[in-house]
Amino acid sequence: MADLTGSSAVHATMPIHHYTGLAGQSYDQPAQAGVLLVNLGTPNAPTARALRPYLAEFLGDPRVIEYPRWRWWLILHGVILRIRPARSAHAYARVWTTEGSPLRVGSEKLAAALQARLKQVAAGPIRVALAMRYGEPSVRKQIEQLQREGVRQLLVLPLYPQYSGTSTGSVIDAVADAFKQLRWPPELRIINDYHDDAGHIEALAQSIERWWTEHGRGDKLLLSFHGIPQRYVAAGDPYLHQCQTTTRLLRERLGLNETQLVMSFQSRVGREPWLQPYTDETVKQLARQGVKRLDVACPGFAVDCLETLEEIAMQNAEFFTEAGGEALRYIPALNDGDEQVASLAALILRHTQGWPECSASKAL
Ligand SMILES: C=CC1=C(C)c2cc3[nH]c(cc4nc(cc5[nH]c(cc1n2)c(C)c5CCC(=O)O)C(CCC(=O)O)=C4C)c(C)c3C=C
Ligand SMILES: [Fe+2]
Ligand SMILES: [Fe+2]
Repeated sequence: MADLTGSSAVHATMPIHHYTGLAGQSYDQPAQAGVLLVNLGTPNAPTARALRPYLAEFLGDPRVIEYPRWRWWLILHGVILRIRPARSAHAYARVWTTEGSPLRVGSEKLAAALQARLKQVAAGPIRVALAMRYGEPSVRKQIEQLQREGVRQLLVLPLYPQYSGTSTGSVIDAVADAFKQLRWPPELRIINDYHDDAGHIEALAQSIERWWTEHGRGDKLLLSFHGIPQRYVAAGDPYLHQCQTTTRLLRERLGLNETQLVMSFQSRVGREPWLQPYTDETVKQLARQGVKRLDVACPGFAVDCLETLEEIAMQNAEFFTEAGGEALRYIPALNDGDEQVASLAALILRHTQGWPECSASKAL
């Protein structure tokens, strides 16, 4: 009869193999903590050819488009992927830099800055990696790489301050899918959102005040968040509520009233109603009402990207002046500035408590 107790003398004499497992990690490496930053992803070039696979993956995600699968597949492949790639490529071309897509460049700089900051403030080594939800480097590839480097404790930080099923929820899907492929997944924590984190609100407020010191203050401050379909909010997505909370906290911190600071939603795609008021209609209306200098910040975007640099700073700036305004002035995202690096490092240390190498080595 087979001995399953492990007490048989046979087992004691069996050679000990050094398995490395599927991901190539070793049992003997010192356990390490890792942080995986995840942003949306971006095409590899500002061309229709590069846009097509990017948009196919993004708009094929059932978290992003909640629509009967086969019907949506027909619309996506039959109509949208024939038209949108060229149109989007044109928009991307307006903001593309010699280093590449702003979203990629900005996210990489933020990851590098956070890695450097954590080296200074954390008690032990914490590895920082960056993944993209759509395109490369994928969440799966980066989790496997971290695991090869000995990471046994993983914190995932989606770079979306406000939770939405369409953004953060989809990152969680990608992490779950990656974990299904691992024989020995690491311990996992995921930051759902940081929309009301005191350090984050302070970072936003300080960067806006710093910008005002340099450029003077406009007549009004508009906070423009990425929109989502109203249907998703009605079904329970907390996104609208979290955007409103961020807005209220920022309003209180900046000492502004509901006329001085207003909010709106941008980037609507398709025909169904999205969260309102829409940013483009709002900037036109404000110009018609006599607002001359409109300051716009986009607190839902951790780093600048197509949606801020092209849609707000170019497109909506044109709408504003065409409707009689003097200047729409875009206040940059937090990017890899000190305010964001400090607030996210503190957020990371708070969410890795109990992992030995992650406690703060000095006061932050
Ligand atoms: C059609 C459905 C879309 C939903 C829902 C949506 C939600 C959503 N998106 C972001 C952040 C970003 N979106 C970006 C670009 C972008 N978004 C959509 C569509 C939806 N987004 C499309 C089709 C595109 C691609 C560009 C285009 O063709 O218009 C970006 C910028 C990417 C870049 O490369 O710079 C970001 C960032 C959030 C946070 C969100 C839900 C809250
Ligand atoms: Fe989007
Ligand atoms: Fe857009």
